[in-house]
Amino acid sequence: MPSGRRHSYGGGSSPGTASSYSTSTPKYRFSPAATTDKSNSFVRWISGIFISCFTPPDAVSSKAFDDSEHSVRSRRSSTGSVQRHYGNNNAKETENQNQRFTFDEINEATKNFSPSFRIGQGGFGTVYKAKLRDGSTVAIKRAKKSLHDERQGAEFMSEIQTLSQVTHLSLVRYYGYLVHNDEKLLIVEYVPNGTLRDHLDCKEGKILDMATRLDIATDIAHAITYLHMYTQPPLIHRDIKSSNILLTENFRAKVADFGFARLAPDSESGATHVSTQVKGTAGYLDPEYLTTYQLTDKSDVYSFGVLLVELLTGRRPIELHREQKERITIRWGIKKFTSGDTISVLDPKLQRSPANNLALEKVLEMAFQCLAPTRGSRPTMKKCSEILWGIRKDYRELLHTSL
Ligand SMILES: Nc1ncnc2c1ncn2[C@@H]1O[C@H](COP(=O)(O)OP(=O)(O)OP(=O)(O)O)[C@@H](O)[C@H]1O
Repeated sequence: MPSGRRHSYGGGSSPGTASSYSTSTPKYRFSPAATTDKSNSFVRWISGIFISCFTPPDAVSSKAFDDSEHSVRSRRSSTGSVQRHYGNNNAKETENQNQRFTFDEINEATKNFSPSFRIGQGGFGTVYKAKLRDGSTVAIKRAKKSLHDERQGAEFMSEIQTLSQVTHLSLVRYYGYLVHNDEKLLIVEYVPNGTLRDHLDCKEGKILDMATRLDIATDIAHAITYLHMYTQPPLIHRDIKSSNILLTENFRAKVADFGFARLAPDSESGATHVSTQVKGTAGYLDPEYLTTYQLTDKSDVYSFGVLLVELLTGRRPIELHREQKERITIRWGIKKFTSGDTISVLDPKLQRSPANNLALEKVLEMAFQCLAPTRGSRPTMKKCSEILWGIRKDYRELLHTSL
């Protein structure tokens, strides 16, 4: 149920997933019309964020995954620390004492990957839910055996290496991985309540109220802040979007899908960016990254800004079925915001109330800072977390006093 097309230009591969934006948009081009409101400098300034038309750059060769080569096995110990085992994939027996999962167990738990255990499908492959012998329920991401195995393998290893480094309440927890013949399996925490996009679409039946949306935004901000500031080395997620946000039973958010995560530039060495092929999802991509191929943590900040607008309006970042001026949700939102008509962008499923209106105004103000065309003008994720924390506090107080 991806909410957008993923750009993965490595190896000249075809798009990973079907799009819910449109099935008739070739090559991920989008050409938002320039704003006609010449008097509005803010809108003109922000309109620079849109790429009128882009073509995927030539792929930089991605790191190949070779089954015959050495691989990294990681798992968390009971203390939460990460244990790594470097070894040949074929030497499974010799490492069994360090492995929590076996292929037989996973195969048995999913009844040979029966469709009845399938819970999702993404660019990486199919996701299954399984109950293991110890009683725990996990999500199993099974890499598809695609023709583009090199890219798949690199993405798989990228996800493993990233996941194995991180532990945060608002990040999907990694348990381990398995390579068995041509099968590549990733075993992660099962998050039971669907994706944020599902909930914004009301697929799960419940409307997310404003308090819950503010909690979700704060959780996501904390998770990304953690990646940017508190992992060593720092990490850039690179694919922040609503279908990568999973919800718990209590409607708290967990950021998933680290397949594209990339090590952040080492600030101690003076580097300010990582040069890389462009990856991410249409509608969420930082325009500066798109044009320069220079990735920084501010690319996540940009995607987070898009996500915030989505969270408050309920709309997808790109809605091609709408009239021209409303197709690019952030452009439409910014225009409404700058013309003093912010309230009209509030998700129609949400009640208009003083507390909701104020939260909308404040969150959008911050979102548009995240969407600044150049990274230098965007706040850090830490700053976003602090601002959101304050907005949530004020919201709760206002709600309380108006009762
Ligand atoms: N840990 C998990 N717990 C519960 N459900 C999950 C989990 N991981 C994925 N899913 C489900 O499987 C679906 C596919 O997930 P996956 O991460 O493979 O792709 P995606 O993020 O939806 O798409 P894309 O490949 O475009 O990023 C998700 O939308 C979600 O419904």
